[in-house]
Amino acid sequence: MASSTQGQVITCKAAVAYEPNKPMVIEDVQVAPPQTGEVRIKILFTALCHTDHYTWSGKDPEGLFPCILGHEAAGIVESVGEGVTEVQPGDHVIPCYQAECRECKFCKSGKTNLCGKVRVATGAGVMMNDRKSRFSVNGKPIYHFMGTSTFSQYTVVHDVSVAKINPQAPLEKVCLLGCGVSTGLGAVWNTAKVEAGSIVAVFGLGTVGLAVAEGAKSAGASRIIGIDIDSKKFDVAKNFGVTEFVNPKDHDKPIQQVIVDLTDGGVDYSFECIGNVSVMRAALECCHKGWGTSVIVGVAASGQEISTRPFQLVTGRVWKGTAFGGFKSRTQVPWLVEKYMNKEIKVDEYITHTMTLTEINKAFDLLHEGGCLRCVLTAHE
Ligand SMILES: NC(=O)c1ccc[n+]([C@@H]2O[C@H](COP(=O)([O-])OP(=O)(O)OC[C@H]3O[C@@H](n4cnc5c(N)ncnc54)[C@H](O)[C@@H]3O)[C@@H](O)[C@H]2O)c1
Ligand SMILES: N[C@@H](CCC(=O)N[C@@H](CSCO)C(=O)NCC(=O)O)C(=O)O
Ligand SMILES: [Zn+2]
Ligand SMILES: [Zn+2]
Repeated sequence: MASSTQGQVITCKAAVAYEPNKPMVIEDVQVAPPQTGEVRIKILFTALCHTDHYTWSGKDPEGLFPCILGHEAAGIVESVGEGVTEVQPGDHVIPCYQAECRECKFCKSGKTNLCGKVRVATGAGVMMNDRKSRFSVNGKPIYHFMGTSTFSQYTVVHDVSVAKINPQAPLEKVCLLGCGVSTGLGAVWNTAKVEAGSIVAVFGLGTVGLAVAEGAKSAGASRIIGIDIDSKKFDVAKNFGVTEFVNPKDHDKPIQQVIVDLTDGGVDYSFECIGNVSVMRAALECCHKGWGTSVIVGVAASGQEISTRPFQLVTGRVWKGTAFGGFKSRTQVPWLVEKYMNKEIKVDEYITHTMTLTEINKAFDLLHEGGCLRCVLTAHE
């Protein structure tokens, strides 16, 4: 089914970040048609993730301005470029910042969900074909972000970055499976592979940390200790499986010592879901000698580095990291959507606010208030 806009430049609304930390501007943006191997998507709903804020803050070495941020969204394919075979206009899709080409060294390794096919272009804010942007305002190019740029009514992505999902799924909810919820669940199921009976510590009880707790509960963890400096998070965290709470501000001892004392020597698994390198160290050091594994999920600013005494690793602790929870995006996002449809995973519970794309600056302000987990923006009012 060809759309009337196929092959045409589409002018639509998008939130353009011109400079770090300066309010985004709702602009009329020109979105060029998709080229070979590209897909143009009508974005219907997009949520805000902490990583959008991170890049907007200017601390991301890959942050380029002006750009269109956003990477947790859902929409409908408007048109496809030459050679695109796996999706067609009308398909319901989730854009995936972590691509899956199924052909590159990474994809074929069976060892990682990272894909090398378009990463160099997505990190440079352009499309692979001609290393140019498909977005412009009055003829001036605007950079893409993470290969998704979902803070726009229309976006262009690589075909390897599109997951086709069940058309019955409510897009205003499953947009969250484009990042935060999937990442937390996958960190537990794929990266750490938490076993039943394990003791788990989760540092940071935002959406990602709560999804870690949910994943740990479903894996049969016996204790799930939630750590956050905002005690308001504790009430809601109970609904996601957290069994105990620790606020580092209530203790004089280093937080790793507090957790070690609480757990007869340390936890089996810990997850850092904040992006703070001191907390990453604490998360490693609260793990049990001999086997404890700590997974870094949080994204830390350019120039930040992690450290610990190598003795921590010599004595059996393992330090790992995860991107998109280790999920193979095109293959497994549709599977996650089915799990949601079958009521096997939560999604609605993470949505605390809804607004419109034009209110995006207000929505970012909300992110700093403890009460906001995910705010979903309607792109077309
Ligand atoms: N690796 C990935 O693929 C991936 C995917 C999504 C998000 N992320 C990253 O994960 C992190 C969490 O994302 P989010 O959207 O849940 O963020 P969020 O801001 O909603 O949650 C962070 C939580 O950490 C708490 N916190 C802050 N400082 C703390 C401290 N010193 N000790 C204890 N708690 C503290 C905050 O109160 C908040 O509850 C971010 O860094 C984000 O960029 C990574
Ligand atoms: N450009 C950033 C990278 C930030 C980062 O690590 N991103 C995560 C996803 S966060 C989603 O909310 C990721 O998937 N990383 C793997 C990749 O980017 O290939 C920086 O340099 O700090
Ligand atoms: Zn994200
Ligand atoms: Zn690949």
